[in-house]
Amino acid sequence: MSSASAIQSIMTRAPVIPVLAIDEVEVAVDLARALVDGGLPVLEVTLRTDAALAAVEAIAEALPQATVGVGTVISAGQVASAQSAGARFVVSPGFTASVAVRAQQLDLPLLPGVMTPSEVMAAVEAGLDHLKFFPATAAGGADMLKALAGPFPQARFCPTGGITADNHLSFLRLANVLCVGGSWLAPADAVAARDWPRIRALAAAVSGQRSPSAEAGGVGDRWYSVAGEEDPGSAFEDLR
Ligand SMILES: O=C(O)C(=O)C[C@H](O)[C@H](O)COP(=O)(O)O
Repeated sequence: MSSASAIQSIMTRAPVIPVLAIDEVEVAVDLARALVDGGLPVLEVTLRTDAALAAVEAIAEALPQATVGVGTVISAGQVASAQSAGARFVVSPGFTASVAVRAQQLDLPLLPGVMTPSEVMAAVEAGLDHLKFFPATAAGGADMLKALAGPFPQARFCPTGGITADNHLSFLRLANVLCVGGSWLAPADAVAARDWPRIRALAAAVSGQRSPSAEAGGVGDRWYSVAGEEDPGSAFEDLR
């Protein structure tokens, strides 16, 4: 599978990618298991902590059903470290050619961050059209994503940064959004208290949803919601 279709598979595996900053490697597997059991098998462990790569190794070994990636990748060297630790993909907050080239050389799927049309152009030039939109709410939110759909109809996004339980549906229903990312699934106090049932419940509350686009491989018009929730199908915003 090419890296391009591999990142699409990852982005369509679950509606939300939890973004994790793991301080203690000892909690990594329990935290990941709570999220996976709650229905969110794609995880991004950020390189914001010293324990990050050891946490990725532990999760990759203990939970083969999870798709664990490394986030906050800002240099080419970190791409190789992430792969050695067992990452199945890498995420960068912005776009640089050097990170893109290294990921391509190592055949490791990359989800690069963009927030402007110029950055989308640079990524598309490098062959990447599945992108993280970061920081999503600060950079214009859903309105910006709708605006980007005009010149970049092929681009698909994972908005991240300021996404919450309250606003994530307004992003997921956009035709150019396949999934969203966010740290709200693993609140620091819940991790500190080892409150895995709470984290599992936070994941379960969102894991039944599907972006209509993700459901149809990028061009869907259907909406799946968790049982009991109002069906927002009519609110699906078709940008084509
Ligand atoms: O560390 C990185 O690589 C990033 O690009 C940033 C994170 O994805 C966001 O900071 C998560 O945002 P929140 O869900 O608002 O906490």
